[in-house]
Amino acid sequence: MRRKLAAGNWKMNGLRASLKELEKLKDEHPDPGCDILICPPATLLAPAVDMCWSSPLFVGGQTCHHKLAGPHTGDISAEMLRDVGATAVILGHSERRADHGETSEEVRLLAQAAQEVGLTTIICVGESEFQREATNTLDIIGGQLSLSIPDGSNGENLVVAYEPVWAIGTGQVPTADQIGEVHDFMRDRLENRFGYGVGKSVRLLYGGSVKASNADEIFAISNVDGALVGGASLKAADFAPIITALENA
Ligand SMILES: O=C[C@H](O)COP(=O)(O)O
Repeated sequence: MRRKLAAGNWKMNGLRASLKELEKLKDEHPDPGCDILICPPATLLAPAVDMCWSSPLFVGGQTCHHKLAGPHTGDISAEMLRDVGATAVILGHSERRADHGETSEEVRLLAQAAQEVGLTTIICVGESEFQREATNTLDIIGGQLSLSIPDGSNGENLVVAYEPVWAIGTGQVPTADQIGEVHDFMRDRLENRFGYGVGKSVRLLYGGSVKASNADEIFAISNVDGALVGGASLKAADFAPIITALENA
């Protein structure tokens, strides 16, 4: 049985004052029926970990470098994330792929580095609007899955997030059939590559304009084990009802 996961990606948002949202989330969900992960910007990782210590909230990073240490100004290694108390890291988000030219092959190297130090890797895949219109969504997703996910992945160290690029921050959400088609396809691919048991154990998240108002419908779709939430994870008042919807799904 896969434990559901509500993950919040704060992206490049949040100052120290924003950490009060974590206190509110802890108050709202003292004993959650799903995992809750918050991925704040790197500047807030240490205080967020301190604040979430011995609470049900987990803290994660938004990317990492593939090397353990060295002359890479501005970068953060997976070991540093682990050392500060993060338990997970988002990798290959479409904004990283677009802004920093990350390829799927590079994402796999980052994921290997993160898995080696014991982090759970949330690997993001998703098609652009152009690719969807050209009706090759499953080819794109299949290619990203094959190239981005390292061998040796399993239900403990891998989570996959399906995030159609055209749905991120736009308010546009795919239909339930569209989400279901991709999630079923991803499940098949994982089972084929890693074997039925392992493939079945990997959690699959949907991400892209998830809100309290559409969460029930999204969480009812087969093979949707949770969400990777951007904008609606910044305020506890918006994120808490999404978590509740997941608990009730
Ligand atoms: O990582 C989160 C996703 O990019 C979704 O962002 P959004 O919920 O603001 O659309």
